[in-house]
Amino acid sequence: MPAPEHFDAIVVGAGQAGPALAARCVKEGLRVALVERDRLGGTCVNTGCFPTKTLYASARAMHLARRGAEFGFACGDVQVDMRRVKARKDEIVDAARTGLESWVRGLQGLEWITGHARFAAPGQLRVGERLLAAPKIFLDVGTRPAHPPLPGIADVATLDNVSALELEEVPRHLVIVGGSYIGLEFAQVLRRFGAEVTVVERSPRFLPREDEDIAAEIRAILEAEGVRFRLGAECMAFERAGAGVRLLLECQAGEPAVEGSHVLLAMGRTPNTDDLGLDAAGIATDTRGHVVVDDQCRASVEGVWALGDCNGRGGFTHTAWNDHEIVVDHLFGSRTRGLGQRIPCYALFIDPPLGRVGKTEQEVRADGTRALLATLPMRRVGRAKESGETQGLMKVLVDADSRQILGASLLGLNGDEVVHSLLNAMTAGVPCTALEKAVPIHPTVSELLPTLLHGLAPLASPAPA
Ligand SMILES: Cc1cc2nc3c(=O)[nH]c(=O)nc-3n(C[C@H](O)[C@H](O)[C@H](O)COP(=O)(O)OP(=O)(O)OC[C@H]3O[C@@H](n4cnc5c(N)ncnc54)[C@H](O)[C@@H]3O)c2cc1C
Ligand SMILES: NC(=O)c1ccc[n+]([C@@H]2O[C@H](COP(=O)([O-])OP(=O)(O)OC[C@H]3O[C@@H](n4cnc5c(N)ncnc54)[C@H](O)[C@@H]3O)[C@@H](O)[C@H]2O)c1
Repeated sequence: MPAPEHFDAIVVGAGQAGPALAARCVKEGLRVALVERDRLGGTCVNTGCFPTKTLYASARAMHLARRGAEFGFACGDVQVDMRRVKARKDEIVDAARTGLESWVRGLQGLEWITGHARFAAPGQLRVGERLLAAPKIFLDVGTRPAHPPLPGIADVATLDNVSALELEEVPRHLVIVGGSYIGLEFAQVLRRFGAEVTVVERSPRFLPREDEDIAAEIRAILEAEGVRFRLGAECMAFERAGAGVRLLLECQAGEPAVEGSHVLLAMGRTPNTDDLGLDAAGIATDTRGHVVVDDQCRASVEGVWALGDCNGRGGFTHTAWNDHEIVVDHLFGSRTRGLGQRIPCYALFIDPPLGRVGKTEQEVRADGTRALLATLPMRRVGRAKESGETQGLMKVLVDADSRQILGASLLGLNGDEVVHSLLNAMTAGVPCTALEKAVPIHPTVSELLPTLLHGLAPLASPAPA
């Protein structure tokens, strides 16, 4: 066993929380080791947000070009060139990672160590031949695509969010297992690139976390583009089928198998905690392998924190970033911030996107809160009509007594941006009546938020069938 090398802090994982936290620690005078086994930037930069949103942009541009006649131009048959799509993606991702690398290299007091870290004992991590020790250890190890051990899975070629980003040809028929964020974002993009796409989802209810009206509209948007769904169909096994793949399904209705040229697994995420040697340090995890943390991201052992996706409290880049802010606040700041203060928000980046904040209608109903509800179809929004993008609806819920905004689902043109007006009002704690006094810019989607709020009416009880 080599002698331990002592640092003031060790950060494991250079995803979304790790580098920023390491940078703050060195700014405060700490000597820090930042250990990353793969590429700086983690999932978001390399295999998540950045690359998928560049593909989204290519797919959206093609989609609009195909609608050229509606906008008054002709550009012939629009065909994807996947190599160029991928090259554009690689250029943007590489630039983001290179920028991060040069920033990290320039941080005085930080040593960037490439390798896999694993606990050897409490307060000590082994990285290759080295043994690192520190009184503060921050875990930002993220998640990876789940590859459940289903029969036949090892005998067929499967894609996941990492390998699908390397495609240089469009699959003839892509079968996607899992109809959640990853599945739906890839489904629309690959469909727009020209693939046949079938999504297999075991839940009989499409997007069960979202309200039924929102989920139904998303399904209609994707089906209108030719994405096919097999709901209530659990993928149980895989077989080779010629050059392609056959999935054997457990389902109440429809064919018990589906075949495609390629299969993409979007069946959830597995925390990267199983190869961290957590037992050697006595660090508790939950049944899914997430590190158990308190409101300040502290793990069950003194001197260890877990941030980002590996603590199971977020699942997004912005929540990982917020975890770092909370930890920084507790180490060097006012010690007033906590996970419990976070207002849930996210976007589902299909086109048009869904911007979500706070509670859904189904959650408000389950709480029994006396609430007001308003909805507005995007076809009544001037800017959406002018843009020829009238799919979707906006929906907001407000507390009937305090008029505080409880939540919103904005599915439609710029819904991922417009939702921030409501997030900001919720964060500031102002009632929705404050927004009604604003004079928004014309013509924008946001200018319809006061109109939406004017339509608030008591939430019908029970929910209409
Ligand atoms: C396809 C896809 C699209 C997404 N799109 C969005 C989006 O649009 N918006 C959004 O908010 N979120 C999105 N996400 C989620 C987002 O990418 C994650 O929430 C975010 O990256 C989490 O950051 P993190 O720091 O927790 O972990 P990660 O970014 O996963 O970083 C963890 C790092 O730890 C390293 N590591 C792991 N174990 C060890 C070890 N033992 N030793 C050394 N290093 C280790 C890994 O190599 C990795 O670099 C997407 C995810 C996917 C998969
Ligand atoms: N827009 C965004 O912010 C964004 C985009 C992509 C990914 N992400 C991140 O990635 C995570 C989502 O990853 P995901 O979509 O892989 O996971 P998920 O857990 O959200 O969904 C997995 C889906 O697969 C289905 N499934 C699982 N096993 C199945 C089987 N055998 N047969 C049929 N269906 C099956 C589940 O019912 C579920 O709907 C999010 O929690 C988020 O952290 C975020």
